[in-house]
Amino acid sequence: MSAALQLDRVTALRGGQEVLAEVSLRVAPGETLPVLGSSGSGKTTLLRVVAGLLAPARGAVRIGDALASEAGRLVLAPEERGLAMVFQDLALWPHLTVHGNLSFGLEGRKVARAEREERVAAILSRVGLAGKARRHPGELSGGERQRVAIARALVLAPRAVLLDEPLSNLDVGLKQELLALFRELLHERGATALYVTHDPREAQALGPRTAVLDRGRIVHLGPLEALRARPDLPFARSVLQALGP
Ligand SMILES: Nc1ncnc2c1ncn2[C@@H]1O[C@H](COP(=O)(O)OP(=O)(O)OP(=O)(O)O)[C@@H](O)[C@H]1O
Repeated sequence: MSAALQLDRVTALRGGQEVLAEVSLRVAPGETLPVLGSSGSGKTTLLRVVAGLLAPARGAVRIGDALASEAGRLVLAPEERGLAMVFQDLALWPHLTVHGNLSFGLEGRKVARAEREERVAAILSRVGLAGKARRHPGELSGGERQRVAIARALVLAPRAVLLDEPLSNLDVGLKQELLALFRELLHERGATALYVTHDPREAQALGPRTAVLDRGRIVHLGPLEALRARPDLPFARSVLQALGP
């Protein structure tokens, strides 16, 4: 089966430095692939390359069967990629209601009003916010805003969702609850996702295999548990410590 997202030997530069080096990944349709890495390892850069906000210096990005980026060039502009993003700061539109935040992207895609209303109502009810459609983001709790952010991404039925540490600002209890909700939602909707995190436990909870990024290179692609056999690898120590016995 062809991959939903594919990176072939992608190298990317920031400020003249190589911050992604020869990154190759395939994400299957419906798979959530966690990308784990410490600060500065290149996680956000990887998402920017997939989103089409940055062209790779070398290599290629494919979305489904389409070539999206190649060396030095965006073949598809960001808005032509059919992707949705969830950011750490959520980037909700403060002047729009919850309903407005969700329907805005559907209007842009010329989805008819009746279908728009149906899709927005269905996902709001699924994330437990049916009663809060007329509120503005400033009138919601942090956890409710997170729910709006994932709902806004998924209501578009995107080709893939790119999530950039969406839960890193939350306390532990809320993080667990929302992580379970995100995982279920992505699964139910058959969404393909790249999920960036610096938390090994979060990565482990999201999918059976994780891509570990270290100084711009993929140094492991598989279950994190497999690292128990390689405690000698420098990056493995901190991962194993976080996972516990
Ligand atoms: N606009 C920029 N100009 C110059 N260097 C940059 C720029 N953006 C990122 N970098 C550098 O590229 C490297 C990778 O950054 P990136 O944001 O992808 O890392 P990250 O893994 O997402 O980190 P964090 O977890 O801290 O967000 C870092 O060394 C960073 O300093």
